[in-house]
Amino acid sequence: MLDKFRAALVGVFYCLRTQVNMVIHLTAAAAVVAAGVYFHVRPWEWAVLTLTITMVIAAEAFNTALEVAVDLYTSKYHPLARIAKDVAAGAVLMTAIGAIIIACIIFGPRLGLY
Ligand SMILES: Nc1ncnc2c1ncn2[C@@H]1O[C@H](COP(=O)(O)OP(=O)(O)OP(=O)(O)O)[C@@H](O)[C@H]1O
Repeated sequence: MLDKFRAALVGVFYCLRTQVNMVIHLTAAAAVVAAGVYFHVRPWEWAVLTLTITMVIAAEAFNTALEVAVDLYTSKYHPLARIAKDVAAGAVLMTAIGAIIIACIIFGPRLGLY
């Protein structure tokens, strides 16, 4: 059990070491948490923000896993490898767009945006 937990942590640190995007997502998440504290967001808003942050980070981790698996399969150009990686990257993009929309909904009025 402890071994599985350790292996999962190794995976997390692999993402942090190798993926610039993961560092960007975590920096954005830290900024959102700081804004949440500053604006005293409500408990249900914390729940939405937590889910959103987790979703983006998990999508980036799955994207990394897929990239590694594709690279294991082939280092040569292959149209299906391109599609697999592009779709995984697209999934991260969709979660990031969703996160921006949620940030606008929660922080927009507090920033006087609408
Ligand atoms: N074996 C391959 N065959 C065809 N196209 C590929 C292959 N490997 C990568 N690509 C193309 O290059 C792009 C970048 O792939 P790469 O493995 O460098 O990911 P990355 O730049 O680390 O992506 P991310 O920023 O999402 O981590 C892919 O989205 C894909 O379009």
